[in-house]
Amino acid sequence: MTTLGSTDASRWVAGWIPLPAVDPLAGAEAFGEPSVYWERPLVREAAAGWGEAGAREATNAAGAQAVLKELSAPDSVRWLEAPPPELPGPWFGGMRFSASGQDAGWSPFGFGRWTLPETLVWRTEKGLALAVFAPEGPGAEDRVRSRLSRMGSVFPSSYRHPRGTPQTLRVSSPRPDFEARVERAVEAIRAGNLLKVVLARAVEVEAEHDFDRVDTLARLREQNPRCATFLFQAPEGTAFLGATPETLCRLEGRQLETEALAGSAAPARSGELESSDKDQREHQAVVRYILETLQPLAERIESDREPALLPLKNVVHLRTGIRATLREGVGVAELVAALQPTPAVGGTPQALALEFIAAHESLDRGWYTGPVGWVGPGRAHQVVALRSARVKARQARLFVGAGIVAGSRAEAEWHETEMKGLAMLRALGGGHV
Ligand SMILES: C=C(O[C@@H]1C=C(C(=O)O)C=C[C@H]1O)C(=O)O
Repeated sequence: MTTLGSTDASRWVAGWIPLPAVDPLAGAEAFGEPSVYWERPLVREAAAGWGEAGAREATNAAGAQAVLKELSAPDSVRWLEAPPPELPGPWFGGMRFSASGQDAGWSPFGFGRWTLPETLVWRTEKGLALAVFAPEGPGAEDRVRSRLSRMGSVFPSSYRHPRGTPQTLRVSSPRPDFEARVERAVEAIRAGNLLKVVLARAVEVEAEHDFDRVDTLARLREQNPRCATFLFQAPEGTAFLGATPETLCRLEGRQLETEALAGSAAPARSGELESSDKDQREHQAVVRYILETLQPLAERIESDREPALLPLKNVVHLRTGIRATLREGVGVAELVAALQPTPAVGGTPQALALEFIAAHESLDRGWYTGPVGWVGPGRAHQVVALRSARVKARQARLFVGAGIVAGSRAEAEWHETEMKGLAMLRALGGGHV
């Protein structure tokens, strides 16, 4: 059910049925770990996919743009009956933060990779729905019909609660290295034209037993209702998963929703966030960047007057909501190419910040801080992959970062990144963190 083979089909047959069930994740009981998962509990959006009826891979940014363009165009799927309304996806995937990296653990993910699941289950206003996709060809319609009734009849009607017992995790991430890099960044900001740079670090985690990634998803969505919980399997038994608070773009036709998310504090100190000069500067750099970037792409742009607090379990952020009506012909491919990486994960000025990251971060970010999510004809939701980990067997590599501006202190940035890592560590089953 979860084998991932590259299929290079370009047209698919699909059918769907309503499903008398409540939780797409519960399908894991019958079909095993999903190949893709997406959930935003606060808005009751959830989708789980199994298997792979189609795959698209990109080896660089231009290739990724071409894939996103293809996947957002109409007509690649022929529905046996009327297409379902409000279908998320049906393509799910993501791409790297930057072109190159040294970490072989990221190779199965490629630069960019998107999956069309064989089976997709998602929440609708009325309950769940199940769709089946098969490459166009002789017998495809029959295969779709028989799989629909077979999968529909065995789909569990229960809700998948977290249930694994906590296990001891060995966690390591050298603090002096990170703090030295923060100090180097503060020095570069003082000395030159760099205004802000986001520095990330990896946290190596080793468990006693293989991680139960379905259980991790169950915990992530429960503990982070305001975030988008996601999972993408890649070949060779590896997966990238997390729960991120940051939307890069949500598109319905020409209507775009995006946001600036930058500036962070511990929940107990959230009162200071709105008056903190450092956090406001960090935040406004992102707002300005998004507004300027959207200018040539949009007919109308509107943003919140001032940032509001976005309270998460272990950390509070400043958030400014931004909405726009896009010009004709601008879609998810153009938006991702233009917006990514925002200064919320790169810095300002962009070129200097990316240069600093490449020279000093000593980290292959892979898909962390890249855009991940779903895409389909005229609709898409791409989030920025924060608070996430690459997981294989009993090894996990977690990623956390923080924006460095003039006045940043290494010790405080260390603690900020520790807070940001807590949600993922707990979800991996670390009972003691
Ligand atoms: C880089 C991360 O987060 C980003 C940095 C933030 C900050 O520095 O205040 C806040 C939200 C994100 O844009 C991360 O979580 O790893």
